[in-house]
Amino acid sequence: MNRPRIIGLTGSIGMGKSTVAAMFADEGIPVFDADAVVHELQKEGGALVPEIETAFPGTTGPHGVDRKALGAAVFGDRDKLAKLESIVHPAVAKQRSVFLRDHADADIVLFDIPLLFEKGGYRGVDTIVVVSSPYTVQRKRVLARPGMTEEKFDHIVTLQTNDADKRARADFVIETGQSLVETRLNVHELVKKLRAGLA
Ligand SMILES: CC(C)(COP(=O)(O)OP(=O)(O)OC[C@H]1O[C@@H](n2cnc3c(N)ncnc32)[C@H](O)[C@@H]1O)[C@@H](O)C(=O)NCCC(=O)NCCS
Ligand SMILES: Nc1ncnc2c1ncn2[C@@H]1O[C@H](COP(=O)(O)OP(=O)(O)OP(=O)(O)O)[C@@H](O)[C@H]1O
Repeated sequence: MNRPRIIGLTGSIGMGKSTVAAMFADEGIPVFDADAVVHELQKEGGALVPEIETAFPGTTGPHGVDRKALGAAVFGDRDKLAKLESIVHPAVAKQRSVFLRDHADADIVLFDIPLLFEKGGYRGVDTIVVVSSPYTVQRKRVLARPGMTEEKFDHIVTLQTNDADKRARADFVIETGQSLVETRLNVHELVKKLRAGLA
């Protein structure tokens, strides 16, 4: 049975995954956004809220998971982070299967997976695209986010496969240290190649 070619999109914190995934969507490619699914599962009434409250008491409330509180509980404690991942990742995998079934007729689909290398998701995709910018650009972008600190940024970087490894393992690298216009053009060219079977 034919199935879509699966592109796995990844990149380290703040490298521009969400931005570039939206560019692929603009090219007409269905996008599975792992992060958005996590948000959905954690929001008010979300399927994982009770289990997260049991594992991390006090981190949920009337509006679902308080991500700031949960982040403070797990970033910095590898066991707790692993516990949270064991709750969240199987639920995300289930949603990914549903997405694939719903888009069985597409020629290409894209999975936006922040932890593609770290959690083995690369094995389930056909082509790997990594978004990457110089470290100084990445750091500046992330530190501009509300609530982000140098300490938190440095810690999250240590939890993730480093950028050089990601680039080395990529089939294609989309540079995001340049202007959004240039990046969009590069995405357009890549999609053209993929659709023509040239890549
Ligand atoms: C701990 C949570 C609530 C914090 O949420 P918050 O909105 O404050 O931060 P955000 O999700 O934007 O993450 C900040 C950065 O940390 C990275 N990050 C998140 N979870 C992890 C993880 N398990 N391992 C490494 N990096 C991670 C993100 O990719 C991002 O670059 C949230 O990150 C979460 O539920 N994480 C566990 C699920 C997960 O692994 N998500 C990422 C892949 S789907
Ligand atoms: N050429 C570019 N390509 C991508 N993003 C860019 C570019 N230039 C500037 N940016 C900005 O950089 C930021 C990248 O954030 P984005 O949320 O896309 O990253 P992310 O990799 O999904 O982050 P996280 O891992 O933390 O979820 C956005 O604010 C985006 O507008």
